[in-house]
Parts: sequence; C-alpha cells; structure tokens
Amino acid sequence: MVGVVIAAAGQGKRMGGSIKKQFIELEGKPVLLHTLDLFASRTDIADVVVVTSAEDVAQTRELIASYPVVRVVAGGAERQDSVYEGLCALRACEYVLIHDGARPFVSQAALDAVIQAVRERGPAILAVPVKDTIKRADEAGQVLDTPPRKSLWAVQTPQAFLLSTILTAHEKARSEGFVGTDDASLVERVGQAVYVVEGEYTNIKLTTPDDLIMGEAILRQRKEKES
Ligand SMILES: Nc1ccn([C@@H]2O[C@H](COP(=O)(O)OP(=O)(O)OP(=O)(O)O)[C@@H](O)[C@H]2O)c(=O)n1
Ligand SMILES: C[C@](O)(CO)[C@H](O)COP(=O)(O)O
Repeated sequence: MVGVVIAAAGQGKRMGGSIKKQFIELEGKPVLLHTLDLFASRTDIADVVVVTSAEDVAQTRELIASYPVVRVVAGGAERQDSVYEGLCALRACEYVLIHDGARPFVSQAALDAVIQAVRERGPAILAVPVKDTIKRADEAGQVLDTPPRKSLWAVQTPQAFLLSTILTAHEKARSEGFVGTDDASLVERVGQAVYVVEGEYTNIKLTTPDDLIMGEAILRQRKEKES
C-alpha cells in the first residue's frame, strides 16, 4: 500500500502575512485541507501523516478531525527534518508519496502517473519542462554557462519512493549533515536512479503572494469546467 507524508511545517516567510500559508483559506477552505482532499478519496492510500510545526499540532489535529486515516506529527527546522519525522511516523506502507502541504492543485492523473512510475521503474518525481532559458552565474553575477534547456526540469511534488529506500537515504544525509532542497536529491547522492514523470504547470507551490492569485484562478477554472 501507499503512504503519504505531507510537509506542512514551514513558516511561510516568503508569503508573509499573519496566517501561515498552509492555513490560508482559498474559496473558504484552508490550503492544507485542499491538499489533503487530493489524497483522502483515493483507495490506494493507506496512511497519511501531516507534519506541522510543534506549535500548530493541536490546531491541525482539530482541523483534520474528520479525516479518518490522517495523523499529525511535529516537524523540524528544515523541510528535510520535517519529512524525516513524517517518514518515521508512517505505518506499514511499501511506498510513500512525499508532498508539500503548500501544493494543493496536483491532479489525480498526475498522482496515478507517479504511483505507476514508482511501482514500475523506481524513485519517481513529478516535474515540468523549464520554460525559460536558465543560466548559471557566479557570486559577482557573471554568467558561467547556459545549460541546454531540453535537459532541464522544474521539480514538483509528490515524489514517490519505496519507504525503505527513502528512509535509508534520509538517514545517510542526516548522519553526514547534508541538506537537500528535495527528497529525490538524497536518493540521487547515493547513486540510485530517479525518474522524472511529466506533470502539469498548474501544480504550483504557494510560495509568494502572487501564487495565491494564480491559485484562485486555477480553482475558478476547475469549477467552470465542472459546471
Ligand atoms: N521546516 C519545514 C520547512 C518547510 N516545510 C514544508 O515544505 C513545503 C515547501 O516549503 P516552502 O515553500 O519553502 O515553505 P516554507 O518553508 O513555509 O516557506 P518559506 O521558505 O517562505 O518560509 C511547505 O509545504 C512547507 O510547509 C516543512 O514541512 N518543514
Ligand atoms: C520539494 C520542492 O517543492 C520541489 O520543488 C522544493 O524544492 C521545496 O523547496 P523550498 O526551498 O522549500 O521552497
């Protein structure tokens, strides 16, 4: 069966404002519940662990009281620490999807695709082709090079792994003091192949206030399609 870790223990510094972004309401519902609803209706998901800051655990438990398979644990200072706490709290799952609480728009088709990929190929991550030209530059702003765009992907979540694989990779990174900006990078650094699954540009992470405007537009467009 598949378990899910939802990382929602961030402070939302880039979003600003007095309410952390996972608790901001979009169309009258907190972002975290939009995210949870994507997984709650799936029969292939056996366990869901939401990771929040220690100070938000009680509030989050109240918020998710009506979700039967969802539990809440406290996270850590870095996203990687929070994910690790979530992984340790999972119960009897062969595979795990690691997802950002602040990514409430991933489609069911994308979830199907990433689950199929991890079962058939191994570690799998949703990503979209980069639209802009990307340059590397040094600290003085001088351009170093222009990597060929066709090899570049903007990485999203969920990222899918065998639970044993990602736990081992996290433990190794922790013991060596390595902090990555996603979970797949911890698996890559132990030399294991990771596969990209093409996702959708609408699977945005709510990071800055502009993303809330985009998020409302995505929800509006989906509602219009349904009616
Ligand atoms: N210590 C942390 C930091 C981040 N996250 C989660 O990881 C996801 C992606 O992180 P990001 O967008 O960077 O969220 P924040 O850390 O909240 O944002 P910021 O960096 O602007 O403070 C979010 O769902 C966030 O809640 C987490 O669980 N634990
Ligand atoms: C995991 C992630 O969402 C993939 O895009 C991203 O790397 C999280 O990064 P952030 O630094 O927490 O925004």
